[in-house]
Amino acid sequence: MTPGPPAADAGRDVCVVGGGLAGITAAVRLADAGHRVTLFERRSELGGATYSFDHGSLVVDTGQHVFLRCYERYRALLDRLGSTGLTQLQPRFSVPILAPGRAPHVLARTRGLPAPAHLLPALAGYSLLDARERWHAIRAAAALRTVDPDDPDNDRRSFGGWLADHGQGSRAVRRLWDLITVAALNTPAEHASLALAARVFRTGLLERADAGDIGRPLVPLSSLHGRPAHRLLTRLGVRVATGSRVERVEPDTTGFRVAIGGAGGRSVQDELVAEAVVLAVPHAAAAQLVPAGASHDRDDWQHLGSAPIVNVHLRYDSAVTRLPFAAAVESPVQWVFDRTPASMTDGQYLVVSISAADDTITVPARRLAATYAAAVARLFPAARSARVLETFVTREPSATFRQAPGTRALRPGAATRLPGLVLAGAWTDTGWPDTMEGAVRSGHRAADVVLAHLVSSNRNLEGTR
Ligand SMILES: Cc1cc2nc3c(=O)[nH]c(=O)nc-3n(C[C@H](O)[C@H](O)[C@H](O)COP(=O)(O)OP(=O)(O)OC[C@H]3O[C@@H](n4cnc5c(N)ncnc54)[C@H](O)[C@@H]3O)c2cc1C
Repeated sequence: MTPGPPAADAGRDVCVVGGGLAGITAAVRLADAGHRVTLFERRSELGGATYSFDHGSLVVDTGQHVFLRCYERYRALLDRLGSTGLTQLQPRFSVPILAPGRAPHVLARTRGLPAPAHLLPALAGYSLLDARERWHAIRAAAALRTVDPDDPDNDRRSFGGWLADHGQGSRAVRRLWDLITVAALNTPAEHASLALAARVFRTGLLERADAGDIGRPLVPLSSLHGRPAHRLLTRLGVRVATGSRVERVEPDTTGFRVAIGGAGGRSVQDELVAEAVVLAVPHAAAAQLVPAGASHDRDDWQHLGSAPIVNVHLRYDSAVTRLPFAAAVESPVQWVFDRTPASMTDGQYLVVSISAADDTITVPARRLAATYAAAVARLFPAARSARVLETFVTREPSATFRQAPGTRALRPGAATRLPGLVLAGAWTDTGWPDTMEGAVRSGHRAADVVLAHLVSSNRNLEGTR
């Protein structure tokens, strides 16, 4: 994300609504092009779905986030924010897989082998499947390389159905495919779009040997994204208005009037006129803000739905594992992360991340804490003798849209029917799942559309002079 010289059509008023990764990216690009940018964010900090909050002496993330080496646009944004050094990207894909009563099995790519051979030794030696299951898994992985993520027919099929057609039994789905699918798509294979699953497995694991190397933040998310973004945008001359909820966007003769709500959202506190507006808010908010006539399908966006993620936080008086993170099978634990270094706390602070958490989201915190403390003790023997100092639960009911078959047709592109009004967000039609990479890509696309609009409206203006 290297800044280019300001365009000849620079210096116009542009508004970005929503300060998540999509809005931040769009605002940076538009400011780089020399425009006067105002960014409205309803929360008190930037970062959107990636934010942190104080909990006693801990700084807690909304949910554990990881990225892959193939998140190229996201990683370029980290560079631009000066945050790359605040993350750790493993030198090669390597995930310890835990199962109760068994030693961890490390699923890792083989260095020096090109894709897809880099995964062959890992699959051939995966001890949680039997020899026949391993052979069928290798054949299915090879077949998945030929599934086109951009083919609408593939988006109408379920990944689970495709896996069954390719000889994957329920144990192979549970112990292998869902390890990745549930974490990456926030839904099990059974309910996932085949096209989105193909994007994850092809781009993330099968096409480039190093694409799936896993990165994770070493600091709370607000220190990684929100605060550095605020500093960068301010330096670029962007007016960053946090605590500002946009209530209405209406077209007018010179562009758009953007109305910001007052206290309690009752009265209009401020109004801004901009030649172009990027709406980088979640789909439910976008459907309310998009003026009638701007989009013929805004009523359909609700069908993207939402899928929850729950995190169970466990603080121990002593270390229970040396693993920075691990996945688990045959356990309520899906993925568990050691957050001790990021939170600088004593003992050990583990976060259990539960995706596709439809059955978990309403379970009382005490019950969840007891269930997950017991499950962690079955995976890490040292946890049986450690004292649990504190447990708490964080819930994100609308963590992602529901990445089910048929969703591609519901995801709009960046341009709307009103020139200058542009959509962004990980839920828009990026071809990627609802991820940080998808959000950043959508921000770039939105900026491209706005910049093209400003150039053409400038020409039209000149033509009428
Ligand atoms: C618990 C959890 C775990 C996740 N784990 C991962 C992971 O490991 N890896 C990964 O890649 N992705 C992960 N994701 C998904 C990722 O966080 C999102 O895809 C991405 O951050 C979405 O960015 P966005 O900018 O599109 O939307 P958002 O981050 O939702 O930003 C939209 C912003 O708009 C603001 N807004 C809404 N309405 C208004 C209004 N009227 N006026 C002004 N502002 C408004 C909101 O406050 C918000 O800040 C996870 C998400 C969650 C919740």
